[in-house]
Amino acid sequence: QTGSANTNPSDSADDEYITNVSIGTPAQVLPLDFDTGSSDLWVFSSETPKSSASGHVTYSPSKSSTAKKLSGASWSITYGDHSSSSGDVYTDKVTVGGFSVSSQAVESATKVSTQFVQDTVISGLLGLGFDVGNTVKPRAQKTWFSNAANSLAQPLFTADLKHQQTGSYNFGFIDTTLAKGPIGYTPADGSEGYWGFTATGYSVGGAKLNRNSITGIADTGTTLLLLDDDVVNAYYNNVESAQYDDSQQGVVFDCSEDLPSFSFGVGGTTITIPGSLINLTPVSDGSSTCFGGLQSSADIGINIFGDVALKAALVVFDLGNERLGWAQK
Ligand SMILES: CSC[C@H](NC(=O)[C@H](Cc1ccccc1)OC(=O)N1CCC(N)CC1)C(=O)N[C@@H](CC1CCCCC1)[C@@H](O)COc1ccncc1
Repeated sequence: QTGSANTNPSDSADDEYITNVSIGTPAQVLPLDFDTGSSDLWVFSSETPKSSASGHVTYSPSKSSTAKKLSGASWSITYGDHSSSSGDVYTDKVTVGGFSVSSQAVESATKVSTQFVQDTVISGLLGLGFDVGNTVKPRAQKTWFSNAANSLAQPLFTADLKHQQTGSYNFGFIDTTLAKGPIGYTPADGSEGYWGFTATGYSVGGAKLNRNSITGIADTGTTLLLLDDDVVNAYYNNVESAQYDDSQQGVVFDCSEDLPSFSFGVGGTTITIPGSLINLTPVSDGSSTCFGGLQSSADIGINIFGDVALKAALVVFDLGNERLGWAQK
């Protein structure tokens, strides 16, 4: 068995990727942000304060004949951007891309932080990280993919995110036609709940890869490519108008600049992010100053290959073999 779901960028800056998920009987369809950087499936619900839920699609367990309260269970999560949410837990049928898990922990939000209130394009997150990262207490719950893995043709999923186009999350199979190059595999470290891996080196503008390894995580829920300051500086030294903008909290440059590509080695292959994907978006509508898709990871303390990097590749999240596969697109 397999599943295949389309995913779409939330706005002109590809800030988030939205995938529709069916929950309950009859199906309640919610737009969720699939996040390999976390391990909770949580939703805006009938239990979310009305003022916070305004503008969001919500899940009502009372309207689902297959919903069951997981008594005594609660959850609470804080993300890298300091956004947060918390609440109680139901189990219900959850279908993604035609594949159903009959009893999935659906975490209902009784509290959401301001960022989520304002982010009306999503009604919650579907975590695709390792189960060890789940926040439900007293007993941690499994992710949708973890519950599905044993019934899928293969215990893996792929992410094919695109710039301003529809992409896909495929479950249980690899559609190699989505890639131009071979898939390079490297071990994945799930001990922290993330999909951790090590890139063997990097280069700017098509130069030969150096041997400076980069350890980080493959994270569909993070917009940017966040790396060490020395790598970020090595890149922007090639961008004449680049400067750090305090108000933007990042490096900005003239939108008219022709940005160099950024490449990294992984699993014996090289992934090259074209400069166009790093020229992310004007700092505000109509501005000729653009915000960089590559920024420093210093504040976070972990390197994150977010959507800017993932858009250049077909990425295989292979739970069965505890490995990550990257193929140039
Ligand atoms: C490097 S962790 C920062 C990262 N959140 C982002 O990437 C947000 C995503 C967003 C949110 C709302 C609107 C638009 C974009 O976007 C930005 O932060 N930016 C994009 C826009 C840009 N102008 C400024 C920078 C993050 O917490 N991800 C988590 C999932 C995320 C939570 C917020 C809702 C969307 C999903 C997750 O995978 C990683 O959790 C952790 C990482 C490291 N330790 C702890 C947690």
